[in-house]
Amino acid sequence: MDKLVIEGGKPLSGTIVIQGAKNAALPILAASLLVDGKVTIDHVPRLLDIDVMLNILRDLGCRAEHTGETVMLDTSGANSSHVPEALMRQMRSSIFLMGPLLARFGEVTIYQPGGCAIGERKIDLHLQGLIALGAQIEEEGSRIICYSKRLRGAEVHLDFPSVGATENIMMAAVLAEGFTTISNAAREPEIQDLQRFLNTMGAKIIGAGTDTITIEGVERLTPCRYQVIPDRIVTGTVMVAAAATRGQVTLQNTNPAHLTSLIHVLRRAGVQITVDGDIIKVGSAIRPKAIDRIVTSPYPAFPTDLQSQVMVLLALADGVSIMKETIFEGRFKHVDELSRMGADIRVDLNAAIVRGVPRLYGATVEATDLRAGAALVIAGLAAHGKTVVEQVHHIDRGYARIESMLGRLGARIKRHSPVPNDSIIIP
Ligand SMILES: CC(=O)N[C@H]1[C@@H](OP(=O)(O)OP(=O)(O)OC[C@H]2O[C@@H](n3ccc(=O)[nH]c3=O)[C@H](O)[C@@H]2O)O[C@H](CO)[C@@H](O)[C@@H]1O
Ligand SMILES: C=C(OP(=O)(O)O)C(=O)O
Repeated sequence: MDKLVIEGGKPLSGTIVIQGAKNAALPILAASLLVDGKVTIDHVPRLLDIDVMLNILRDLGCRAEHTGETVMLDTSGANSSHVPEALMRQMRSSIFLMGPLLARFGEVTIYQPGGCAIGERKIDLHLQGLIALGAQIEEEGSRIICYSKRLRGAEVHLDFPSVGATENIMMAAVLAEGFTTISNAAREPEIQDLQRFLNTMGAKIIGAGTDTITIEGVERLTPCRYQVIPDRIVTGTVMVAAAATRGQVTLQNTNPAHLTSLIHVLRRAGVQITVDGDIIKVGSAIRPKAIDRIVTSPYPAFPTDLQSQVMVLLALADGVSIMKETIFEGRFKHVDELSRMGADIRVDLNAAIVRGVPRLYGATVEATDLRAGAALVIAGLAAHGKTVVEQVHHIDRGYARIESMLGRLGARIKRHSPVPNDSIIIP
């Protein structure tokens, strides 16, 4: 397993270009199955989760090439509606195949998806939405078989604005007969990106970005070329890293409008932020101020995917902060690891009480999930001494070579890969 070795204490400085959004690219790649033909998607980041999605599409009979940051997909050979369990278990986003495969083939067999252990992560809202569109569902252990000759538009109300359920239902409804309305829909920017992509192919969807999405079913879609939005969570991660190391960083290819809640939080902590078009500049020379209360909630509120990274800044702040996590019940696993680095954090149910300390110290820590891993990297950059972050594969799910990205900003960070057995020479 790869490790990251970080020599901390150096302020980040310089300019970087932000990668395309994982959470937009994954449903868009799955949605490509709704069209028969060649689709080109630009600005697709080179990540483990993207590799898994492309492998699933190949397994279903598609041709897929990822060159630079462009994916060329030919879905005309798709001949299977069965996603093997081993592939389903490699990531949560394998669930995005359910809606498009059902719409294309009238049936789909999938298994409970895998992914980071950050909570229970049921799929009941996805299934309820598809049932409302007329699908029948049989569950046997972890296997789920879903079928319907022709889906019909319906009114779908989500008990919670689930991002994935909103996207799966949108994708299933695009080729359904008649109108579908999703109320209490999630409003994340990645849902707007999915709407733009599907509409570019001829779908008729309005409302993404609000809590009511309406889809008028169409007979067929036509292939297109499309560019994915910038990754707001990677942008936020680098912004927090710049602030935690008291550096000066310019981020290009961002969408500041997607980061309003983070910008507000960082400014309250005393971080200087300027925004100019798609450029964000972050600078900080002083110790951050504590923030009495941050609560993670669905967009446009503060994102759960930035909770662990911001906690590192609060761990170094002057005063006591409270971070409340309302989306995932298991998303405080970084706390134990940060404590090993000298942080003073107490968890009480879904709230973390963070007493800022003047400095963190390097230690060997373990990335337990994607964003927890990113937080530990930020802590390592800000800490005194050497930090080793283990289980880097979690971080590789969402950051394209994080050590290269941060290295361009002057970070002293190196990846250590285990020596393959056959290259060890025994004297
Ligand atoms: C690929 C992608 O876009 N991933 C994002 C997506 O995940 P994901 O789409 O999985 O997140 P959801 O919005 O669905 O989940 C939010 C909450 O709803 C619960 N839930 C969800 C579905 C369901 O059928 N039943 C149910 O109970 C989940 O357990 C969780 O507690 O949104 C999350 C919340 O912003 C982000 O952290 C993830 O980075
Ligand atoms: C939780 C995340 O992703 P996923 O839903 O793919 O597990 C994330 O991106 O932080």
